[in-house]
Formats: sequence, C-alpha cells, structure tokens
Amino acid sequence: MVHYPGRVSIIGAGTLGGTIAYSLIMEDLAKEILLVDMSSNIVQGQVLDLAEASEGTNIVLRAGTFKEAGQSSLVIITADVEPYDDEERNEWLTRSRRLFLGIMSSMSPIHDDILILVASEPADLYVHVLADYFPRLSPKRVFGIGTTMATFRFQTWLTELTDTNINDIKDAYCIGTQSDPIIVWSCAKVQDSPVTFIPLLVSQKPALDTIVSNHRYHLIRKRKGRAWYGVAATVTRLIKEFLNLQKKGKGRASDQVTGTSNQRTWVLSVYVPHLEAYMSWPVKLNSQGIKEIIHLPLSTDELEKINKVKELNQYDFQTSAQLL
Ligand SMILES: NC(=O)c1ccc[n+]([C@@H]2O[C@H](COP(=O)([O-])OP(=O)(O)OC[C@H]3O[C@@H](n4cnc5c(N)ncnc54)[C@H](O)[C@@H]3O)[C@@H](O)[C@H]2O)c1
Repeated sequence: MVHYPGRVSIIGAGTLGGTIAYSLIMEDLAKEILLVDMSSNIVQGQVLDLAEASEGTNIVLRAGTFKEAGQSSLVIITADVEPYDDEERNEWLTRSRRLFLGIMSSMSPIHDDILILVASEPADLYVHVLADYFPRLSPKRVFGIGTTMATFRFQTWLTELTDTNINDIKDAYCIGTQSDPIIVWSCAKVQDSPVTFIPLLVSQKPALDTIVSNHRYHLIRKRKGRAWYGVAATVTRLIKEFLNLQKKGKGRASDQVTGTSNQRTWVLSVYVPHLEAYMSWPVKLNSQGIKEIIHLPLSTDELEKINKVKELNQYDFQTSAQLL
C-alpha cells in the first residue's frame, strides 16, 4: 500500500463534491484532487469544468478510482442514495448502508494514515459503518461533518441578541444529529455569564429550536432544492485546519500529537467513548484526526435527549443490517 500525502479524494462528484473540489482549488489546499463517482459522465464533466478553475495552480485534478482514493491522505465522501417518496425508513437505511459497503470494499485496502470525512447523510450511520468495516483504522480518523453548522447558528443567535462577538461565546454547542440537533444550553456562556442568567436570552429561547434545527437549510431547499455552500465551506475550513496542524507537526513532534492551544472546537459526528455511541459532539483536532472529545457538564434534560439520540442511532444501525 502506498500513501500519497497531499492527495484528497472526493467520492461522489455531484453538486456538493464539485463545490468542495472548487473550494479546495481556490484555497490551494491539496497537491492532487481525485474525483470518484459511479457515473463516468458526471466525473468527466466535473473534471473538465474544474480543470479551468485550477489553471495557473500546481494542483493536479483528475478522475480517480476507488482504489486510488484508498491511498489518499484524506477521503471526503459525498455519495448518497436519496429516499424514494414512499420508501420505508429502514429500506432507505439499508440501501444507504449497502452503498457504503460497496464504496468501502472498492477502496480496500486503505492505508493506516488515511483520514475519512463523511459529508453525506445519514452521517452517524455512515461513520459507524465505516469504523466497523475498517477495524484496524483508529476511530479518531473517521468522522462526519456533524452539527458544526447548527452550532454556528446557535452561537450567531447569541451574539446577535447580546451584541457581542463570537469570541465572547463559550461552551454553546448543538450536539446529537444533523436532522435533530440538541441545543446545549445549560453550560453556554456569553462573556463568562451563563445564558440561563441572561433574561433576554431566556425569554427568546423558545424560538431557538427552529432557528438551529436546519431551519435555514429547509428555507433554501424550498427555493432551490439542496443547499451545499455552507457545508462545502465547513469541509474546506476543516481541511485547512488539518493541513496547518500537519505542517506544524513536521516542525515539532509534540504538536503533531497534541495539536496547539487556542484551537477551534468542531462539532463532528464521531464515536463518543463515554456514551459508547456515534453522534455529533464537540472535539478538538490534531494532525491524526480527533485529538480530544470535549467534556460537557450537561443537565438531566439534555442527558435524556442524548440517550434518545443514542437509542435512535443504534436502532438505525441495527435495522439497516437486517435487510442486507
Ligand atoms: N451536511 C450537510 O449540511 C449537507 C449539505 C449538502 C449536502 N449534503 C449531503 O451530501 C450528499 C450529496 O449531495 P449532493 O447535492 O452533492 O448530491 P448529488 O446527487 O449532486 O451528488 C451525489 C453524487 O454521488 C454519486 N454516487 C452515488 N452513488 C455512488 C457510489 N456508489 N460511488 C460513487 N459515487 C456515487 C452520484 O453519481 C452523484 O454524482 C447528500 O447526502 C446530501 O444530503 C449534506
């Protein structure tokens, strides 16, 4: 097995995959970008289109195979199967799982230093299936895009109502799942004051669920189908952080393992060891993937919601295997 540092492979070269590739080119974030898709027409069309965007850069952009993707530094998966109109959820989950099993077996063998980022939905199921399929791969190297964007909506709401900026907000996260994020309210702070002590925030809180829980996404969907710029930008920022950490790690061995202080917190779909479950959770990164799962002092009510998400995700994982 050969590892090609600087190679980023995107599996699923549709709208989201193409937008991510475009954004990586504009930010000059890879040596080589491979587009992999089951439709050769889509791949060829995207490669021709994106080649014009990569003119004047040193980035090699081309169609790739699943096997080549398995030898990349980073694989981003955006392939998916959409549910049919009258399809039962367990049938759709089974088709989704089958899709991933096909992708993983085509990619195998993968090298041990690979990072795999899932952007397609349902991310928690996909991350779980991936981790099971590649037991030799550290679970810290497999993660989904998670609820980072919902968290950003929550934090923006706090800054707008309190006339503060994002650096004044601490421990305010949305965790759980993308389709049903849980707002962590009990430990959130604005300028070191708990949000529970700020009357304006408490009185406006009933509106927050709608704002955070994909409301913006549904507004966009209604008007133009799918939304992809926000997630493409999030993926690009995430990759930028990994590259920065890898560069720093080359200079100082300790950084490679521990990352640096003042790092951004991401809310990614990951394996959460103390819950023995997969869901979106705040994490810090290092060059090898997830460095640290952030401890959250949660309220009883929030813990109950988390247990529900855990059960639902486990149920999805089990039912998706039954019809395989
Ligand atoms: N996390 C988010 O906020 C967010 C935002 C936008 C999209 N998404 C998710 O990203 C996924 C893709 O969205 P899109 O708009 O790009 O869809 P799309 O239909 O434009 O692209 C999907 C691509 O995957 C390809 N594909 C399907 N099966 C494949 C396989 N086995 N191997 C390789 N390629 C395969 C298809 O040919 C298609 O080109 C969806 O699951 C969507 O829900 C998530």
